[in-house]
Amino acid sequence: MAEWSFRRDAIAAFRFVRCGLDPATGEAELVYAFDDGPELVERVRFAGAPFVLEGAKAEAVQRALRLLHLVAGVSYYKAAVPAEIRIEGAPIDAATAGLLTALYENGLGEFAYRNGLSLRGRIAFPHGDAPPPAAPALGLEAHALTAIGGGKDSLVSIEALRAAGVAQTVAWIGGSQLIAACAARTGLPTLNVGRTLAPELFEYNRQGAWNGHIPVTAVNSAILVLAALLHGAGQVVFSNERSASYGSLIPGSGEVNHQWSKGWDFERAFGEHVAAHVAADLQYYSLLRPFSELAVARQFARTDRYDAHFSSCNRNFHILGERPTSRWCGQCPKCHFVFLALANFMPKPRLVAIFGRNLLDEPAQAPGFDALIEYRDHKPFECVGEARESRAAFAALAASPAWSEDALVARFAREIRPQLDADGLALAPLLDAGGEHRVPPALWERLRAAFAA
Ligand SMILES: CC(=O)N[C@H]1[C@@H](OP(=O)(O)OP(=O)(O)OC[C@H]2O[C@@H](n3ccc(=O)[nH]c3=O)[C@H](O)[C@@H]2O)O[C@H](CO)[C@@H](O)[C@@H]1O[C@H](C)C(=O)N[C@@H](C)C(=O)N[C@@H](CCC(=O)O)C(=O)O
Ligand SMILES: Nc1ncnc2c1ncn2[C@@H]1O[C@H](COP(=O)(O)OP(=O)(O)OP(=O)(O)O)[C@@H](O)[C@H]1O
Repeated sequence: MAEWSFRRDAIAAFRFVRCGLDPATGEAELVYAFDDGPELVERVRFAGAPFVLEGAKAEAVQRALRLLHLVAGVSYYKAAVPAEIRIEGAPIDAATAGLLTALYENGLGEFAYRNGLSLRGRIAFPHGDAPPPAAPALGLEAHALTAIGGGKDSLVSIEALRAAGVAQTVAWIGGSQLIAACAARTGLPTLNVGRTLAPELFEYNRQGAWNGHIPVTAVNSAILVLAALLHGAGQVVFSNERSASYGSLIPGSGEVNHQWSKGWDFERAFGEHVAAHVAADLQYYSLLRPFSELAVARQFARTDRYDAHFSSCNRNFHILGERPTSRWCGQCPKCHFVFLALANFMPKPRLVAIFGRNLLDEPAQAPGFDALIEYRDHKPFECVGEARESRAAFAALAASPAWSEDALVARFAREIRPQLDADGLALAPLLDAGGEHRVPPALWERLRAAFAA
């Protein structure tokens, strides 16, 4: 047989081959392939093995594993985006196929835009006619598995849950030392899940695979749903704020959301699916959904417990390549936005000590901050607040004696503010809680009080 080689445009089908979990070791394997090419095996390692899986719990674990297999396939599917998707083994149902189509189409929105591809209407998950199984309640514990990402958002959630008396374990995926240090700093029980992508993906990338952003929060969510079942925890808590539901407005292309799987549409669809078809008493929600990025920044600033440990700069989280020597690169959109947001709520010396520099007094950084306020550029493809939040943050700093003379704040006041509608620059309304969310009602009341000024 001739040796198979990856030729992106010659590939006809992406195959979901099989998935399995060994309860003795806690290792799951997720297997994919293109056409009759080699198997691509992603491995996810759940600490705490051996797991005793029997009866309804064993069935729920199988359903969660299958969901993870289908969700995590997005990393590999994107390499060739072939016309056909094949699911081997038992067919999936129409509801699951609908969830996956929405995830792949929207979660690969930035990928498609940057590569000049049109994926809408092209992605079809085949499904059978049988209705999806209704999930039973498993008697899971009132215990939260709280995702921790090393940045300010999850630390705000962790402290809010602690204050509300919710028992929790902080959980993260991957080998980041920075996240491990933040997790240790919480003083709470921790759970680290190992994840290794199929090595062939990197080889395919070298051979010209399509590449770009994937909805990684969806993958992390599916992993933690499975982890919660294995450990008997009844809640999986993320820290995706209201602002994550809004994308970048691209002239001619409409809205493209880098963080689609952090948005409300994904949270609602995925959370409802898990409760209906995986385990009826497993709650998946984002604690910060009712809050803006600015409201979260204000809450974060209320404690300095994590100042020497946290970072929101994504350059810390590459799988390949060099790690930065400093926790904050000081040049990327996340560094820009977090500095701008926190400047409104922290004493200046504290913020400058965290970053090691004052980004708002560096004239060369003007284009980066301009993109945040959608001035001469679109909002960056990154996890940053809405442009109106950044504009209001700048306007408030322009009125602050501590910041008003810094180069970029003075430039905003002089050149940009006169072109903006003054009514849209108020900070206070952006700090209000509101909008749809899935936070359990009793917790929501306590949370709203804690976030109030
Ligand atoms: C750390 C980072 O930002 N990575 C993005 C970057 O990837 P890069 O090639 O520079 O390096 P690696 O992260 O090491 O990835 C190597 C290759 O592996 C592919 N890959 C990685 C993880 C995965 O789950 N699946 C994969 O297929 C990746 O495509 C590389 O080829 O640029 C990539 C292309 O734009 C991004 O896809 C990488 O983003 C990671 C998936 C990632 O974990 N990023 C988070 C820090 C992130 O962006 N979080 C979002 C949440 C967005 C969401 O919708 O969930 C956020 O903070 O806004
Ligand atoms: N490696 C990871 N493992 C588990 N969850 C993660 C991981 N990385 C990010 N998350 C979770 O994904 C969500 C979005 O991540 P995001 O980077 O926005 O949050 P963060 O790191 O807490 O804060 P910041 O926005 O300041 O970076 C958060 O709930 C975060 O906990």
